[in-house]
Amino acid sequence: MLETPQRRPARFITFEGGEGVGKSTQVRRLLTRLANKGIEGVRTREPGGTPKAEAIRSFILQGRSEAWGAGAEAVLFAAARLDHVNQLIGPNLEKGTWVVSDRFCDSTRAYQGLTGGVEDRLIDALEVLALDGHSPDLTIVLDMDPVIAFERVQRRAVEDGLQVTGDRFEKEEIEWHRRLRHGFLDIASANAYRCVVISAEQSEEALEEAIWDVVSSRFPELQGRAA
Ligand SMILES: Nc1ncnc2c1ncn2[C@@H]1O[C@H](COP(=O)(O)OP(=O)(O)OP(=O)(O)O)[C@@H](O)[C@H]1O
Ligand SMILES: Cc1cn([C@H]2C[C@H](O)[C@@H](COP(=O)(O)O)O2)c(=O)[nH]c1=O
Repeated sequence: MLETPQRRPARFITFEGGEGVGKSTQVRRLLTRLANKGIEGVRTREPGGTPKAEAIRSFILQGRSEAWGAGAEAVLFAAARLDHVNQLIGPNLEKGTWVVSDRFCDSTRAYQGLTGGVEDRLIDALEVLALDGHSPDLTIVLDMDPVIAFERVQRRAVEDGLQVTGDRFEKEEIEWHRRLRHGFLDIASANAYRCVVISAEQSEEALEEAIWDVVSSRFPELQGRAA
């Protein structure tokens, strides 16, 4: 007899989008909103989230794999993701802790696939291997003009006291960032059941509210919970 699949006890939410659109800021704000509703959640990011995946992050973002090409980098991102899924995402979801990740598999499809030219069949295969069934329940795609996002990134660098503006992906030409933006929008329309696009060209507070409207209406368990 076929059994009805049981929903896992917690939700997995990812944030995606280009550089500087406000993903990290909104991941933090969403976790605070969830905590106010009595929901325990963990904040994580990609590449990264575990010691091994963070080591791969440093290696790639320092530019040490650049010469290997986008295909090899897609494999490295997937290797980091596999560890992240096995060591952090899966175990937290299983014990009932929500997971909110700053980037996940759509970044590989947008950066290495649609923008970097890696063919779909490699991206698809890596996704199956690395996710091991752990697809996000909801993906918020933050969308904005990359020129405005770049101004934010520069401001952040000044605030952080950095002379260099960002890592190697942040140094690409504006046309490249426009292609990336359209890549994320294409991914969102191909996965409309999972992805919601929200304009990031609004204040942090207004954006937080717009995201909360989506999250709270998507998951029935949040409705009617006392703040
Ligand atoms: N809605 C907003 N309006 C104006 N500035 C913002 C907004 N959201 C975030 N910022 C500022 O823009 C900068 C980038 O924000 P944040 O780090 O959250 O973006 P990100 O998408 O995570 O960036 P990256 O892709 O580089 O990791 C920060 O200095 C942040 O304070
Ligand atoms: C997961 C993932 C990330 N990238 C790129 C995107 C960004 O340029 C950096 C991560 O830096 P952030 O400040 O944490 O956003 O890595 C990628 O190219 N492919 C991926 O799969």
